[in-house]
Amino acid sequence: TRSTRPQRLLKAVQKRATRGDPQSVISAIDHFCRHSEWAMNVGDEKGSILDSVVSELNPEKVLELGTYCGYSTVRIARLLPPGARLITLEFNADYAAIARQVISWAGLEDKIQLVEGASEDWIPRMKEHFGIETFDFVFLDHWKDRYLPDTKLMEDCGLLRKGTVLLADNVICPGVPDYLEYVRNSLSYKSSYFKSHLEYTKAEDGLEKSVFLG
Ligand SMILES: O=C(NC/C=C/[C@H]1O[C@@H](n2cnc(C(F)(F)F)c2)[C@H](O)[C@@H]1O)c1cc([N+](=O)[O-])cc(O)c1O
Ligand SMILES: [Mg+2]
Repeated sequence: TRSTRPQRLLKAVQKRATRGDPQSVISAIDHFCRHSEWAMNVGDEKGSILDSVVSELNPEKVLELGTYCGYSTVRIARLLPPGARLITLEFNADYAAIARQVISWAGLEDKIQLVEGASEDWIPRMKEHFGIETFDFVFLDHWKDRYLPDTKLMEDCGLLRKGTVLLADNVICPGVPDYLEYVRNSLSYKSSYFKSHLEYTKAEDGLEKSVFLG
């Protein structure tokens, strides 16, 4: 039977990228998505903004919601200091299987823990299951109708501290209006918009950076 797009993306990584070289994995995926098949990775333009936010923050504890093929997982993990940890949640087992191989090809498995399941099941278990007190950085790139409920769930579970940074993808396209309204009007967040473009296209999109004020 016909292969899936994530399978073809992985093949492109294994063909073009060098094992243990995260930058070559990132470049191979961007090349595949520009020249072969579009895929919903954060991409190189928004990815550079993601890089600058992570580099400035130097987070020790990172949560990513929505692994997909592991593109942003690799982007973030390659910048983390030794000893820092990234937990990434993925609901789809097929995507998770591809992401594990992409992460392994980049040689970043020691910094990353990929967890399969639903956010509403795993967010309440972060403390007892992973020994996490609070997260320093959260990247939201999963189902757009889950950004707001999962943010409220992280608040309720005490996983955010004064200064925790939330960075949300796709706040224009496909858009997350309820989430944007919340973080921009809540007294618990200082929010700012980074205008960019939808990955590999000329359409407008952007990232919203929201600092939890406690
Ligand atoms: O729909 C988009 N993204 C949805 C992304 C969804 C991904 O997040 C996973 N997930 C679901 N729940 C969890 C968790 F964490 F809760 F367990 C993880 C899903 O299985 C999927 O791999 C999208 C669409 C466009 N677009 O242009 O249409 C562009 C983009 O950048 C996008 O991110
Ligand atoms: Mg996205």
